[in-house]
Parts: sequence; structure tokens; C-alpha cells
Amino acid sequence: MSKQRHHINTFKPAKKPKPALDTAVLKLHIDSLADDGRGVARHDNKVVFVGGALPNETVDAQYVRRHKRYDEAKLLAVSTPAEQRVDAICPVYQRCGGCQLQHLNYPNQVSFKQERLQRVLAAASANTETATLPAAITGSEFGYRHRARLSYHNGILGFKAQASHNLVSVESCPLLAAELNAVLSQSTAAIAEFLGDKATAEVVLSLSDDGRVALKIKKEGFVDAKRSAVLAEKLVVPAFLHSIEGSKGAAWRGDNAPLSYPVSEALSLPFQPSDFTQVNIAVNQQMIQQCMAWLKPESGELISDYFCGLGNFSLALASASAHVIGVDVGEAMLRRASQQAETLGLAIEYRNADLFDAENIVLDVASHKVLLDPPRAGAKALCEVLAQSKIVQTIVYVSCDPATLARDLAILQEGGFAVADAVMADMFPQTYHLESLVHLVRS
Ligand SMILES: C[S@@+](CC[C@H](N)C(=O)[O-])C[C@H]1O[C@@H](n2cnc3c(N)ncnc32)[C@H](O)[C@@H]1O
Repeated sequence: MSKQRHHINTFKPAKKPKPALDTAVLKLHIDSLADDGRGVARHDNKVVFVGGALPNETVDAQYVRRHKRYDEAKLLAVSTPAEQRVDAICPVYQRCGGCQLQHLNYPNQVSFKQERLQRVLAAASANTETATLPAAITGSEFGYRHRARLSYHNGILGFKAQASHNLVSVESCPLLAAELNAVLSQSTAAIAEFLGDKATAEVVLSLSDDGRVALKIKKEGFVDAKRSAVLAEKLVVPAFLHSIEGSKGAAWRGDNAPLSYPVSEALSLPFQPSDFTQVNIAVNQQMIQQCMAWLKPESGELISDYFCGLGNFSLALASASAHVIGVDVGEAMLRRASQQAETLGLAIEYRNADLFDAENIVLDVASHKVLLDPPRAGAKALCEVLAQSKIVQTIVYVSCDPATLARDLAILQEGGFAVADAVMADMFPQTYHLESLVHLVRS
């Protein structure tokens, strides 16, 4: 039998060369703001997104990327500035990827986010007129973050640049609390000396309400204990080295005394730098009060707090004499939350469950009121279970992502819940991030 030869075609057609980007200066009129804060114009029958441009402005811009359905352009000059335009206060604004709205005055940042929330509510309830929203929950426009996560690469400590993995060097950031900025500028040289030119790392700064600032480093490779101790010595009070974790070998641990952040005048939450904490303390405290006003906890009644983290909402609910079941996937956080509940003598039972998996979701038959505060991915599985259950009568949904909020509200409304109230909470001024609270009742 003759061997058959299979002919394998190894010929690969050469990739079509990309057409050169048109470098002409475009004169664009900006019609609106996209959800990510970029100005939206139309040119050549296509939408063009222009970062840093505002509605009603005429701008000069140049293409940076062209796609089938839309194009992206960079702002060169604003020929007719909008009334809402203000000067950005950060020297690396438009290079750093952290802020998108510093060029828009604050009242208009708030209305931009209010309108986005209104659109989400309108889309989720096609037949319901969306009432005007109440005044937004707001705090300071700048200096509001008590926690910051910076990246380190090739000798640069900073934040990711816009639309790129490069880093923008930052020794001070107008969104950070003054205490964090002081520590950042004092410690940058010591951190860079410790990590060297080639390391890749993450540096987390966390401010405690007693003024201490913890520095935690996560790096590639092994951690050198002696050099870690030298870095710890170099940090100036109130900064202290909390820990250095490597991708290999043992971690170096320094002072691990818990930090704390206040959730009300009377209550504080102990936390570790790796825990989830709401970054904006003033806005968080008002959010807690809003949730309490909607949930109206009564003595002895059972309330479920899903995605409870360290018990940010559970503590307040239980302090008003409710019994609380807190559910989260973060084991270490749940341990700390339980300890705090025990210290304060509060009736909270914390449970560990993956709430993205419907099989793990158990609704307690005695719990008619529910609070949920999921991560950006939302809470599809939980909302499907809540929609089918006739036990739960009141839901407060705390959302940090309008797209998943819209999806989940549609599920809940299909299941018989109606939006009773909603409010925008400006947790992240100067950025496009939208935090919102929605109160639903079974109709
Ligand atoms: C936006 S945080 C809210 C935490 C808390 N409610 C607060 O206010 O501090 C989201 C929480 O969801 C938790 N989480 C993330 N994925 C989860 C999952 N699949 N199942 C359960 N909890 C999850 C995180 O651990 C985190 O604590």
C-alpha cells in the first residue's frame, strides 16, 4: 500500500497592512458625555469619543484609534469652551487613568451621574415613569480616599496611564487624604530603593482613623527579610510597614495591629490592608444612614446583608437591635467581622458562601428584608433567587456598576419588585464611577 501524503497547507495569507491613521486635525462639536466621561461627537457618520471634551464644546482633535462602529480621538485644543469647564488641579490629569472628570465642575459631575442612574431606572422599568431623584449623597470633592493601591514597575511608583499598562509616576494625588499624600511623598524613594529597577509590585496605603498609615507591598519573587526590616526602619511615623508578600517564599510581617475606619460617630470597623473597605468615609456613613432609613430595622427582626464584607452595614442594622445574617466569600473578613460583632455584643451571624452560585444561596424564611452590596459583577444569581421567593418584601441594592444594576433590577422587577426610591452616592468624585442605592418593595 502506498503511503498517502497529506498535503498540509502552511500558506498563511499575509495580514492586510492597516491603513495609516488619518492625522488631519478634526473640528468636532461635542453633543454629549459617554458613560466613561468622554465627549461624544459625530464625524463621517460615525461616533467619535474624545477624552477631556465637554458637551456644547467645539474642539480640535486627532484620531488615535479607528474601529468599525466608532472612532477615538485625542483632544488637541478647545476652541469654544463649555460653561461647565474648569481647570483640572492635577498635573498628570489626562495622562493618569484614575480621573476622567476633573475638567467638569462638580455640580455638573453630580448631574451627569444622576442622569445615568435615571436612565438605568427608566430602562429597568419600561412602564414606570422615573420620578426625579433626591439630592445626591456627596462628601468632599477631593482628598476623600482613605486607601490607595499603587503599582510599581521599572522604578516607577504610580497609577496606570489612560488606556495603557504604562505607569504615570505619582508622588501626590488630589483624591487621597492628606495623610496618605504626606506618606507617599516621604516614602517613595525608600520604596523604590527597596524594590530596585526591575521589580513589579503593588503598594497599598491605608489610613486608620487614629492617623496611622499602613504600607503593604505585594511583589514578584522572594522577600528578603533583612532588607524588609531596613525599609521598615526608614518609614517615618505615622507610616509603618505592615507586610511584604512575595509570589515565592515567606512573607515579611511587621506591625499587624488592626487599622480602623469609622462607620458612624459611635462605631468603627477594624480592618487589614487586604480587606475591602469603602474608600470614602463621609459618603459611606451617609449611605449607611440611607439604608437604615429604608430598611427601618425593628427590634429582633431578621435582616440579611449579602456581600457583607467586614460588616459595614450589618453593624449599623444590628446596633438598631435587628438580628443580622451577613454573607460573603471573604473568609478572613468574616472572621474579623465576627470578632467585632462579639466585642460589641451584637446579634450578627456571619456565613461564608459564594453568592455567584445559586446552589449556595439559602434564603432564611424569617428574613423579609434584604440588603445587597455586590462587586461590579452584580448579583444575578442572588436576584434570581430573590425574585422567585415570596418571603422577601424589601430590598436595598447598593451598586457600584450601572450595567449590572440595570440587569439585576430587570430580574427583580420581573419577579414582582418595584423601585420605591433611589439615590446616587458620589463615592468617587472626579471619576466616572457611579455608586447608587435602590430601594425596592414587593408590589
Ligand atoms: C462592594 S464590596 C461590599 C462589602 C461591604 N458590604 C461593605 O460595604 O464594605 C463587595 C463584597 O462582595 C464580596 N464578594 C465578592 N464576590 C463574592 C461572591 N462570589 N460571593 C460572596 N461574596 C462575594 C467581597 O468579598 C466584598 O466584601
